[in-house]
Parts: sequence; structure tokens; C-alpha cells
Amino acid sequence: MAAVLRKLIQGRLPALAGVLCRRSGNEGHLFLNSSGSTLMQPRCGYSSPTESVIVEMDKATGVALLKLNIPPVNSLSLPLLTELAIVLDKLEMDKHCRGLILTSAVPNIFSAGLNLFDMMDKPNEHYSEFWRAVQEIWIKLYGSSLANIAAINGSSPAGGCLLALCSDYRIMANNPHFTIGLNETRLGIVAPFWYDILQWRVHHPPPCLHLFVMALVFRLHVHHPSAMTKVTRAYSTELKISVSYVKQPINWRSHEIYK
Ligand SMILES: CCCCCCCCCCC/C=C/C(=O)SCCNC(=O)CCNC(=O)[C@H](O)C(C)(C)COP(=O)(O)OP(=O)(O)OC[C@H]1O[C@@H](n2cnc3c(N)ncnc32)[C@H](O)[C@@H]1OP(=O)(O)O
Repeated sequence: MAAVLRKLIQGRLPALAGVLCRRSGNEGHLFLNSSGSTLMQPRCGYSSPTESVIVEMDKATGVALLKLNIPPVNSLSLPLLTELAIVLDKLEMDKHCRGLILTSAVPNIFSAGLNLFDMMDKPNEHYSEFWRAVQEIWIKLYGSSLANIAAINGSSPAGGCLLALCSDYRIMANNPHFTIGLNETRLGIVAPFWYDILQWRVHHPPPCLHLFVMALVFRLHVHHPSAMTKVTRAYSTELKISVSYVKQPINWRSHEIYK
């Protein structure tokens, strides 16, 4: 899995797709479009470039690979947020889906954050709708019952960084050209209060969290199901702690528990 993720975060997504395709046979990839319908792909490949969120479902493992696909920078516009919300809903309801990996199909960019043009010269109704869509993604990703990992394969400023923080775990490509952080403060845009909660979770992970990720990782390479069963049994307590940690409900008033 480490090798697979390494390939993923190095932007070598076709290689990963190949792995998943081999694992699941020719019928292994499912594509969801924004209307929620799924299209079976007869062979390994990618959906149309007009799809703003590409979903590749590995049926053998139940892990969905979600690739943001709005060049040039995957800015989080209202249409993209809306499509992502629909896709997340569909995966949540799919009983075969057990986890997801959020990444980018755009070379060198994970996400440039909120679309700046959605935040200027618009009527107030637009701002309400836009902000509702932003919060909805946070709630859906952070509150997802699925295990989810952000594979940050490019720069991820501002809302892109916050998007990654909504996942259970983050892995970022080791590339000095890729930037991440809250640069939007320079524009006078203040991150919402729940950012603080997400930040605590990232800075204070329990050691067993890595085990949780390993478990997800193992699912991508279930060549030896019995070995997987042994591992999960041996570390069942640690896994439960990790899962409950990353799936902790947010309560602003009990925020102290993170400290
Ligand atoms: C929704 C998730 C849930 C949790 C999120 C919670 C969110 C809470 C919100 C808290 C506050 C967050 C605020 C924001 O996100 S404000 C947005 C701030 N973003 C930025 O400042 C990013 C600015 N962009 C960059 O730094 C670079 O563009 C980047 C490093 C991403 C890429 O650099 P590169 O050199 O490759 O590309 P260019 O700079 O030439 O850009 C290419 C074109 O893309 C346009 N662009 C870039 N960023 C944005 C954007 N955010 N919105 C709209 N358009 C963008 C850029 O203007 C170029 O366009 P043109 O080719 O037409 O010039």
C-alpha cells in the first residue's frame, strides 16, 4: 500500500488505476456522474474530462478514488462543491463502499481553495448558497462513516488545505514546489471556528491512528485475506480507538477534550 500511495501522491495516478484494474478485473471501475447515475467501464480508463469529480470504485476492496478534475486549479466553485456533495452522498449510501481517497486529477494542484469569483460581485443569495455548499462538504466529509484519506498530490492553499483537513488522514507528496496552508488570511478571509477543531485533530493524533490507515491500506492489497484478518484481530482495540478518534463527533463546547 505504501508503494501505491507513494505512486498516487507522486501524481502517477494511471499506475494506481492499473493496480486497481488488475485487482478487480475488467469490470472493476464504476463512474458516478453528478446526477448520481453510475456507468460501468468495460476496461481500465478515465471518465470524460468534463466530469468535475471522477470516481473510480474498486469493487474488490470497496475503496473509491475521487479525483477533483476542474483545471486549471480545482478551485472550489459552487458547481464543483455541489457535484462533490452528490458524489459523497452516493458513496455513503453504497453498501459496497468502505473507504475513499480524495485526490486531484489536475497535475501539481490538489485544490486552490474556494473559488475567488464565487466570493465577489455576486448577490447576497449567491453568498448564502455558496457558503451553505462549503459547509455541507465539511459536514459530509468530516462526518462520513467511510474511512477517508486525502492524497495531496499538489499545492493546496486556503480552502484546499481545509478540504484536506476534513479527511481522516492526509498524505502529501514530498515536493518542495507544493505549498499548503492558510494564505487566505492575507486576503482578510478568516477560517471558521471549526478549523480549530480540525487542526487539533491533526496535531494530536494517537499513535494508533497510523494503524487505522494501515488497515485501509491493507484493503487495497487484500492478496492474503487471512493475513488481514489476523492483523485486524491482533490490533482490534487499537483499530477501534483510531476509528473512534477520527470519527469523533464535533462539539464545540467540549472542544477541551482535544487538548
Ligand atoms: C470546501 C471544503 C470544506 C472545508 C473548507 C472550508 C472552507 C472555509 C473557508 C475558509 C477560508 C478559505 C478561503 C479560501 O479558500 S479563499 C481562496 C484562496 N486561494 C488562494 O488564494 C489560492 C490562490 N492561488 C494560488 O496560490 C495559485 O493559483 C496556485 C498555487 C493554486 C496555482 O499556481 P499556478 O502558478 O499553477 O497557477 P496560477 O496562479 O497561474 O492560476 C491559474 C489560474 O487559476 C486561477 N485561480 C487560482 N486560484 C484561484 C481561486 N482560488 N479561485 C479562482 N481562480 C483561481 C488564476 O487566477 C489563474 O487564472 P487565469 O489563468 O485566468 O489568470
